[in-house]
Amino acid sequence: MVLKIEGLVKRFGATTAVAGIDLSVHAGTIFGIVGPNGAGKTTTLSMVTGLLKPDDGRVIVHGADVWAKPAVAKRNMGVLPDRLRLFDRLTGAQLLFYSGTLRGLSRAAVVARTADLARAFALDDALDRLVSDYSAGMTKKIALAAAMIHSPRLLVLDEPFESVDPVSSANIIDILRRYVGAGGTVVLSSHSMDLIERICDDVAVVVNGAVLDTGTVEQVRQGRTLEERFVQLAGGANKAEGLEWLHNFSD
Ligand SMILES: Nc1ncnc2c1ncn2[C@@H]1O[C@H](COP(=O)(O)OP(=O)(O)OP(=O)(O)O)[C@@H](O)[C@H]1O
Repeated sequence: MVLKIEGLVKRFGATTAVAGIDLSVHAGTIFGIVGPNGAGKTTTLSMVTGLLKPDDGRVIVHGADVWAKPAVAKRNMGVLPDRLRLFDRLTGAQLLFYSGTLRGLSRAAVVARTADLARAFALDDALDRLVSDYSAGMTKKIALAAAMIHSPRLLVLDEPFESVDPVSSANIIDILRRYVGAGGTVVLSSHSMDLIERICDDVAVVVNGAVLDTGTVEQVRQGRTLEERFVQLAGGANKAEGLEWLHNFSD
């Protein structure tokens, strides 16, 4: 077991964002977390990666408690956080150099890995430009590269495919599959049910801060598409009523 989440709880004032989540993620798998907007996915992943302190519960990464032994646990993790807060006044190459060096890699290793990552993410031509000038998808890719540079056992990726073009998505999927094939583990959140269905081994459906269903994608789908099952668990689609004024054009 690479990641074990036990009884995680987080409250923000009167809002309970995460209401007691338990999950287990096995090595060599891709685990998808899906849920409606505001369900608590980012809050959960932030607690898993040591960015946000839980009110209750534990997170164990490769045997180390994230909150009791943060240095040990974090060494084994690569993180793509929500709302990327990058040092974007650095060039892509500088950002990767900073990330790798911070993770204890030698200069030679960082330089070699930067070249490999730039090629894999099709960012060769962008390496010498400021990250602040990157497009949304390019920013996502450089952040993903920075999360991987120290070859962690576990990658925790919040919406890794958001704003990423289809060719780059296929590329990233290929990179993640090979990483998992070699024994790595990925936990990711996404709103793309097709993608989750295609690439994940296991999935958890989180609604209102609680896991409503989890298991293999097959088990959770129950013979339907994951999207149909998701909409059912999330309480059904909203009826688009009450917007009649939108159909009476003002001109
Ligand atoms: N720092 C904060 N202060 C107050 N409330 C917060 C904070 N962070 C999250 N919340 C609330 O916690 C709940 C869960 O938010 P979270 O960002 O975890 O949802 P999510 O599942 O990632 O949503 P989305 O799919 O829209 O990204 C929401 O009601 C949100 O408003």
